[in-house]
Amino acid sequence: MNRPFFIALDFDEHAKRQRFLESFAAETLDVKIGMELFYREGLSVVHELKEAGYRLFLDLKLHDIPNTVGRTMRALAELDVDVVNVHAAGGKAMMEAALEGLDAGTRAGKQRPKLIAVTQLTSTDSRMLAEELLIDKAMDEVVVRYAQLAQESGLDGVVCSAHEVPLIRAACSDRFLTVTPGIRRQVDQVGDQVRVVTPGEAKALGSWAIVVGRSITAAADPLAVYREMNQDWKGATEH
Ligand SMILES: O=C(O)c1cc(=O)[nH]c(=O)n1[C@@H]1O[C@H](COP(=O)(O)O)[C@@H](O)[C@H]1O
Repeated sequence: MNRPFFIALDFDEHAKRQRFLESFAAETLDVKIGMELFYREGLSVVHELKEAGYRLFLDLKLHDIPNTVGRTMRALAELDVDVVNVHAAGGKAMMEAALEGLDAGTRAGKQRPKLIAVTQLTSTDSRMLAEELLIDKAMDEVVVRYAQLAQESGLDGVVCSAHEVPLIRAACSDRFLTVTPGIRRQVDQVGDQVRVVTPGEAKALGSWAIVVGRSITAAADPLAVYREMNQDWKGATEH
């Protein structure tokens, strides 16, 4: 799977989501089904988008006791999506259980979905880390430690900000994947995101994949913005 550009399909209405995808009929898309879409449309949206041939990231960010996460991953494996995720904060035993569940649920002849762990959300800043979560280490240090823990647990990669990708690449194996949301063009509103970069910056920093939502989904001309951002992503030089 090379260098996905996942569009986050965070829509509050089935019709809006359908109209949006219809306007992209000429493009081969990678899409992300997040909590909003999944809790609204359920498994039917996964089946529909899978049958339509999209590369799928099912972003449900599991975070629970190891037994529950393992059994849930076993169920999710049957959906045959490309990427699923957990929160690294659930710890090593939980991540190992997630991987075991995913392995056990993957049907013969199918490829196991890639399993990645959210390190620190891209909406989290240093103040929140220290004052709300009571983590007294620097953001970079926390993210790299969580990435190492994910790697030790056998996971394929992490979700992080592109800012942290060079440090993760130095600390983890070459094959370890970095999926980076918090992507904006210079002209876009940042909104609730904190650790933000452009697609070109993400590529230059070494991100394996980017995740883009509102810059495209809330744009007046989503297709034009997608093409502009994809050009920036594909065209940038990796350092
Ligand atoms: O796991 C994710 O996809 C994720 C992790 C993270 O740290 N930050 C983050 O923004 N995301 C998701 O990426 C998408 C970003 O959307 P926009 O901020 O609209 O581009 C949303 O669907 C988030 O749920």
